[in-house]
Amino acid sequence: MAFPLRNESNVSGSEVFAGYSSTVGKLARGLLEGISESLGLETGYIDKAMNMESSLQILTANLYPPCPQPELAMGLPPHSDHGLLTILMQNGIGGLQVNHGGKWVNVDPLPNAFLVNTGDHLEIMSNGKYKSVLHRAVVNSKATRMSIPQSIGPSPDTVVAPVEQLLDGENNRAMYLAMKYKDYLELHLSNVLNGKSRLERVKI
Ligand SMILES: O=C(O)CCC(=O)C(=O)O
Ligand SMILES: [Fe+2]
Repeated sequence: MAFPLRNESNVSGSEVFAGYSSTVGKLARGLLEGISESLGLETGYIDKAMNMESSLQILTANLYPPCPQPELAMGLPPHSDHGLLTILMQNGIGGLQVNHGGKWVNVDPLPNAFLVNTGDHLEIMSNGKYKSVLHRAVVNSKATRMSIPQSIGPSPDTVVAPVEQLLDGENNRAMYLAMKYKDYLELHLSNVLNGKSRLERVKI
């Protein structure tokens, strides 16, 4: 899949990205409605509780040029994403791997499809019912890979804690500390990417 950024019209790259980002944001809010229902919560629960009207969304772009010795290099080290969801567009070249049962598994890109990763804040608010995905990106010797992830988070001032309705006393007690999303992000920036070590710091 090629990225539709050829300048065939008068639309600037930044306008294309702004439109893309806003559409992906809406898609994410729709997914969060389904996730609310899957947790037995009201459809709009996560949207309201996470103040998604002012959701912090970060659009980045990764470029992984071919590497003559890919086994000696790492595109992006193992980590989990900090937000609720990450929606990833790729240029059709594989490289993303997720950790499943301690093993790294290739996630081959599907044509015309986004990949959605669950993030740390979905794990925290669902009290571990959804787990954030440990993932990494490897490189290859033949083709340039591009990926464009959009991180979908709560609003920066939202204090995120396990949802009370998902807790019931002793059997199901809160497993994560409450923390403002922006404070978690500070923690995130002050750490090198190292597996799920940031999430471990708010685990009770
Ligand atoms: O390039 C990829 O597929 C993964 C990118 C990623 O995990 C990230 O930017 O957080
Ligand atoms: Fe990531």
